[in-house]
Amino acid sequence: MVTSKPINKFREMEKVISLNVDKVFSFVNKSDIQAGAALAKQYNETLHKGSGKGSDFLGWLNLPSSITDADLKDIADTAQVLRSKCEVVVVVGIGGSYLGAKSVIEALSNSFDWLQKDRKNPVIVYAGQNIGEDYVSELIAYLADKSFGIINISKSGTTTEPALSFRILKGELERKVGKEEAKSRIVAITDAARGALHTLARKEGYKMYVIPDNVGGRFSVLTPVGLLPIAVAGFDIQKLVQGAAFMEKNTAPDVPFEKNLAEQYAVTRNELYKKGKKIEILANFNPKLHFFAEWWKQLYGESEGKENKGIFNAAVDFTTDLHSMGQWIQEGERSIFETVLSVANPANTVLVPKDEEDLDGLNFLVGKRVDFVNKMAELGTQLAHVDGGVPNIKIEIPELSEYYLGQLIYFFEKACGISGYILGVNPFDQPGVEAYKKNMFALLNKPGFEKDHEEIQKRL
Ligand SMILES: O=P(O)(O)OC[C@H]1O[C@H](O)[C@H](O)[C@@H](O)[C@@H]1O
Repeated sequence: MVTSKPINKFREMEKVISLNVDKVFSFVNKSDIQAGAALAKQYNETLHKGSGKGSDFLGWLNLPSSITDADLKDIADTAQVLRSKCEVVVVVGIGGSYLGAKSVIEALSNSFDWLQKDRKNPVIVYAGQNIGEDYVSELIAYLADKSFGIINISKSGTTTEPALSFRILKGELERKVGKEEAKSRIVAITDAARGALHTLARKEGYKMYVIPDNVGGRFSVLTPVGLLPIAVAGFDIQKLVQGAAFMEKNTAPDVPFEKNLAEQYAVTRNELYKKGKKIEILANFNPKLHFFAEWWKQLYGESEGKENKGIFNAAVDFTTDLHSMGQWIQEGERSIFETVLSVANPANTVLVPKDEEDLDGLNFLVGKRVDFVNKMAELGTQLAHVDGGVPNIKIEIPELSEYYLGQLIYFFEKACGISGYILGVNPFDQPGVEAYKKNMFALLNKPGFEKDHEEIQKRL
């Protein structure tokens, strides 16, 4: 028999995400991790004192505890305006200006969200995260008979991809509903004082939210950058912030290393890196976490990949990718370690049904939950990969809810700051991403790049 019913809700505030590093000890000495503990503590303190590299970008550290009820209410009110007017809301942004929102929305949404009829919440779609002409053309076609609005997000306000998409979508919206109505369906989230988006939003009179100067894009999910789209999608941003605030408190420097998950994760991955494990693969066994891994990849990749150093961040969806990358992970070059994101309790129950003929041979599972099979796949994979020379870190989330995602977000952010300092880099800048932009502007002959244009032409 197949059933699908919500499981008993436990009192979520009593639970906490967990970290288990037992399966790295055949690859790194416990004593090395213990030795690293003091360093992690020191760098955690450095973060809080603001005495390390990139210290003008530490606004994210106290975001959860400093967001006020009034801030949250203002965001919820704006979300309500968009929810009441729009069947579809387009979130325009790239990198840190869309990944946080998308990661949370995908983790909490029905897997077939966009196919649901009688919707309570607008459909959220994304733009400005690529320059695909077909993508934007097909988006315009999709929006043609929908009432839609736009949240335009750019910290710098000058990023080409979202600016281009916004210009096109703004035109479509104005043509459809008129300039005045369009203004009430567009929200801008950008820098406090600079940037083209700021100027445009002021001139047009869009509702505007400011991304604090001291919060970098990839650390901005707990500002309106993430919170507004998440609220528009119908999720509880107060719980998300509460979860993050819990983790803010529980990863503070005064929390001993033995209980401080951020310090433990930061040390463990750096010890593995020193042992030649140059690639960290974030593996989930729940497809809803695919975009959480995308957010994580930017967080760690942009924070640590510099000065010719840094772990390469990769991600896989299991068991899907066990049937593609599983071979490489099991037997390829031994330069990897795996961090598994495991969800303890799915929201629904489906039991394996009985089949009289049993031609597929699955009757031995009758009455078992599908999640039981998934958990055995997870355990079997963990053991196989450790046997194959892949150290394993496990992070368990009690369930996919706003509260635990809030915990997880802050945990990864805090660990990232500490980890970057252990590695010896400034985790809060991203000088390398300018190189492609400079070439693109030179190739496009953007005003101000005339000389570069001439130079780059010679190389073609
Ligand atoms: O929010 P924006 O200023 O538009 O930036 C969007 C993204 O693009 C930049 O190139 C940076 O590498 C990212 O850190 C940033 O999140």
